[in-house]
Amino acid sequence: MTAAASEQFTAVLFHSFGGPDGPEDVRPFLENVTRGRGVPPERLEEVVEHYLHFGGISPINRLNLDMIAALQAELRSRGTDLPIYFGNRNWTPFVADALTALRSDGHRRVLVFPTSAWGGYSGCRQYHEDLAGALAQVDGSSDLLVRKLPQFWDRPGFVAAAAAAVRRALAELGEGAPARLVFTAHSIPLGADRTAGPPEDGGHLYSRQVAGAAQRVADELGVENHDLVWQSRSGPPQVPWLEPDICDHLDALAEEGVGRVVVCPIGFVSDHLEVVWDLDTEARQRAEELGMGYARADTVGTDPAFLAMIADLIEDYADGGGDTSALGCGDNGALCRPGCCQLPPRPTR
Ligand SMILES: CC1=C(CCC(=O)O)c2cc3nc(cc4[nH]c(cc5[nH]c(cc1n2)c(C)c5CCC(=O)O)c(CCC(=O)O)c4C)C(CCC(=O)O)=C3C
Ligand SMILES: [Fe+2]
Repeated sequence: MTAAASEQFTAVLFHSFGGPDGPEDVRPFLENVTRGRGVPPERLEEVVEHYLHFGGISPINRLNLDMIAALQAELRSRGTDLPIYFGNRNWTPFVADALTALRSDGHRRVLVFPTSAWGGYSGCRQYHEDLAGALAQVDGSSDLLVRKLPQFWDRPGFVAAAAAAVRRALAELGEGAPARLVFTAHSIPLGADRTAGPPEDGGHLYSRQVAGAAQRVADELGVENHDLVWQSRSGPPQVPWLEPDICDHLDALAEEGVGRVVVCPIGFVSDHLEVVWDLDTEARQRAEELGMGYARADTVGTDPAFLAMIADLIEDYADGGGDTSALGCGDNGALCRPGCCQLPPRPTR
């Protein structure tokens, strides 16, 4: 084996959030997500109801499997035929099981594609922590090199796929008054946004990246004005989170006389539960009550431009090259930078 060949990564781990596959999974899944996170029981009960509304099945697992199949085909067509394994943070298949499987298949160097484009504790560091925790559970894992790929919020393929989705949503609204373009992403506590990113960069990495991605999509579309709002707020009521919320924002737009909106969930890569509940159910209903035209842009999902972006990223790092100092990149769960994306202290009541 040449030195170069020994540097090759031979497998990909598709690393996602996870979601329940049936009603009996809902509570244990939510316990995994919220363990130690101080989410009040009232909020959890609401979220249980959202899942049960869809039979206890989140679309996220099926959508991830669709993305994996399409990505595998894209890699194969390029002759970069790394097998893709699937592992989640909060539900089966778990990362530890994926690592066990790929190791027993003979892989020792693995590239990790996270389904989060962002920095911050929830969007980045928790994925690193999950990899570290999973490695600790896998027998013989000391011979594994598990390299997480960087945050991809600013990659042209991601931006192009989101822009194409907004174009389709505008077409769906049809002729008429101009529509306001509204981007949404998962809200996080203000404290977590303040500590997002390397400490020396002054924090707020998450909200800065989301704003940057929204700006890039709007620029690509030639749209002069757009709004950025937040969704799916959790946590205790006395803790401040990023605002405004999408539904409050629709109220404010109606006051302004805006008659039509296109909502682009730039914060998520697939139409999972927080998209189909918070946007397609709650926000859509609010828009209807306000007499407002409403179209929700697709998430990037299996858009060919997005899949090509993922494949490019994998090819950039597959031979051991690629920028390993890029934010989000780290080996075996190591943080991008010392003190990066620190978990802010939990509020005391
Ligand atoms: C930044 C961010 C992303 C984007 C980056 C990424 O994609 O990773 C994201 C994605 C997702 N969030 C998801 C689901 C949930 N998030 C929750 C709770 C929380 N999310 C947070 C942040 C984020 N979340 C935070 C700060 C909390 C509070 C608790 C804590 O501090 O950790 C809860 C608990 C109940 C609740 O309180 O809502 C659930 C069920 C699903 C899967 C949905 C499905 O099943 O289809 C996905 C993709
Ligand atoms: Fe980070």
